[in-house]
Amino acid sequence: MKGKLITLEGIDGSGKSTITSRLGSNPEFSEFVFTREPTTGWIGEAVNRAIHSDTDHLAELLLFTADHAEHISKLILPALESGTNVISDRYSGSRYAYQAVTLKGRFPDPMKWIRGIHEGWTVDPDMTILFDIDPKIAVERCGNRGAQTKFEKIGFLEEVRANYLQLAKEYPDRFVVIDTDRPVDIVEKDVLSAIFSLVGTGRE
Ligand SMILES: Nc1ncnc2c1ncn2[C@@H]1O[C@H](COP(=O)(O)OP(=O)(O)OP(=O)(O)O)[C@@H](O)[C@H]1O
Ligand SMILES: Cc1cn([C@H]2C[C@H](O)[C@@H](COP(=O)(O)O)O2)c(=O)[nH]c1=O
Repeated sequence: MKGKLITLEGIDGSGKSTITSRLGSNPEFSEFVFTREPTTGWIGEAVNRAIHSDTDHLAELLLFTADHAEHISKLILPALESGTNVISDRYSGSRYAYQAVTLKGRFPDPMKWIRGIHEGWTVDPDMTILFDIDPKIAVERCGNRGAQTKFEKIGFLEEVRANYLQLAKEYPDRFVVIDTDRPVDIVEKDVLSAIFSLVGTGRE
């Protein structure tokens, strides 16, 4: 039986890493593979150089997409085919939401164009958990933590959030939208119940 692919998406500071780290130390998830995009491989390192510089936005998208291709062939597909469930902190949804903003004006419909270059080879998630929050609160949280990328600006993240919500509307069967402007324990409870609704629990 194939494993399930669960992706965590949301704007910077929406709380994905906090919840991923809680899931990672939960024994119910000991058999899961945890991963992320950008990856920690050499293409992921190149992506990190791009997002910390004024790299051309199309070049940046193509780097992110190359990282995704490597991620799929080396980790995602082998894990799913061996029956292992995978949780990825960011995945293709990040490109559809973020680069559709950075590439505005470069293509008539940037999100459509970006989705087009993924067609035929990407693996769509079985479930995407969207960490939804007002960018003002997220940026304030990032401020406490220290801004990590050039994307952590309220106006930009408002557009990214709108793109995510558009995707969630388009794929209601796959997206679970969780309000993360609530205490971490409550957010975690909702995330666990979404994941268990897809994969069941080890206790059944
Ligand atoms: N529910 C919450 N309530 C209050 N603070 C939170 C909550 N969740 C996370 N935080 C804090 O907000 C900051 C950003 O959280 P986190 O790093 O988990 O976000 P993220 O979505 O992984 O961000 P990025 O995508 O930029 O890596 C951290 O300082 C974290 O401790
Ligand atoms: C995968 C991916 C990521 N991004 C952006 C989103 C964040 O600002 C950074 C990634 O760093 P983080 O540690 O997850 O905060 O890059 C993007 O614009 N497009 C993508 O495909």
